[in-house]
Amino acid sequence: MFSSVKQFINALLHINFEDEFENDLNQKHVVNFSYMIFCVGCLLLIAVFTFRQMYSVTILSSLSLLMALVGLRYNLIGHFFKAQILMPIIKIAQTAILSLFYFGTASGFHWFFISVIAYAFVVFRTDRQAVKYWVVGISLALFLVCELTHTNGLYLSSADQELSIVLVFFAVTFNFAMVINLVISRLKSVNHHLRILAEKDELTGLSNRRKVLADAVNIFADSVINRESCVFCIVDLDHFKKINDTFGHEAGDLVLAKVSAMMASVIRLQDEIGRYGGEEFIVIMRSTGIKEATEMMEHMRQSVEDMLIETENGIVIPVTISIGLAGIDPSVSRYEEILAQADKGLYVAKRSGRNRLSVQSDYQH
Ligand SMILES: Nc1nc2c(ncn2[C@@H]2O[C@H](COP(=O)(O)OP(=O)(O)OP(=O)(O)O)[C@@H](O)[C@H]2O)c(=O)[nH]1
Repeated sequence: MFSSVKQFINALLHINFEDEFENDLNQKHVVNFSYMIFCVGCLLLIAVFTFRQMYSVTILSSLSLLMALVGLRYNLIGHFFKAQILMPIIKIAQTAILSLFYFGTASGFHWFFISVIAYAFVVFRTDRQAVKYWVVGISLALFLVCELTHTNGLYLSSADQELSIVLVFFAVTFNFAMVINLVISRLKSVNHHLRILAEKDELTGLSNRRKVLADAVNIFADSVINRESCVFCIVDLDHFKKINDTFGHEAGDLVLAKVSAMMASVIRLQDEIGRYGGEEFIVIMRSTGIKEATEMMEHMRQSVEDMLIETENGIVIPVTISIGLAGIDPSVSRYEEILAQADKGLYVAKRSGRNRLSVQSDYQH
């Protein structure tokens, strides 16, 4: 129940925001949220004061609601600055009129000026400093006026004013909690996105060197601790320089992307693959013996050999790979030693004519 409400609110906050990682999305969400919460507040005021037959509050709240809907629409259609600036204008006007004339300063309603100040600090960043200080200055001045003067409201008795203080306290606290929650959850998603970017190779979409080597350290450590077998492979495209020289660098990139996609599609979920450098890749197979790994890598080699990679001009580029494999050994204490063995295997595979596999286990005991 709670999660579906959260999902609904999230969907509302994200309306029309397609680029998840735009710089100023945080502000747009806060603006969207502020309008929505403001509309709910206006609807409550309209309901309560219509019921109490205090129609001037109803009219004021209806006008505020109407303007808030205009602001919300500005935010949705991309007129962000208009949307940003309209919000504090409506809220300052409404809070001032309600506090000073209708509810009385003892109602505590003027504490909503503090949420306007918080809004200004979140929404107006460095490029809108002047607007920010105007909004903060006016809100602060009006807040102080309300704090220092004692006007009796037209509509609220002192009992009503006491109730109003409690309601305003909860509303302002809720406002702050939601905005903080909103900003934190967005920071989390941006962090996650940045981490993925930092670990991904742009051309092939595979893990980059840093990520695959970090995986190598972890998988090696897990395998040693759990006394499980594990195989490291280095894969290298054959005569790739010739492909570049013959078909052009762009065609070379296409081959790298296509071969990477093929290799990623033939490994299992538990395996890791990443681009080690230029046309070299690492495959790490946890909980796998050398026999099973050899069969899988032979399948990968065959799949790449069978590929039909066609350039824009319809020319088919033949491509093959050579693979060096090495399994974990009880005498090995560092993953680099297994990688060095796999590299040795690759060298042997290349020297023996390419488009083949070579297993190495020549560890120094
Ligand atoms: N198109 C393209 N080429 C790249 C990229 N990274 C490295 N290369 C090229 O890959 C080629 C690698 O050539 P070599 O190391 O001589 O290896 P090879 O031609 O594959 O020969 P063998 O490995 O011995 O079969 C170089 O010409 C690099 O310029 C890339 O991202 N895109």
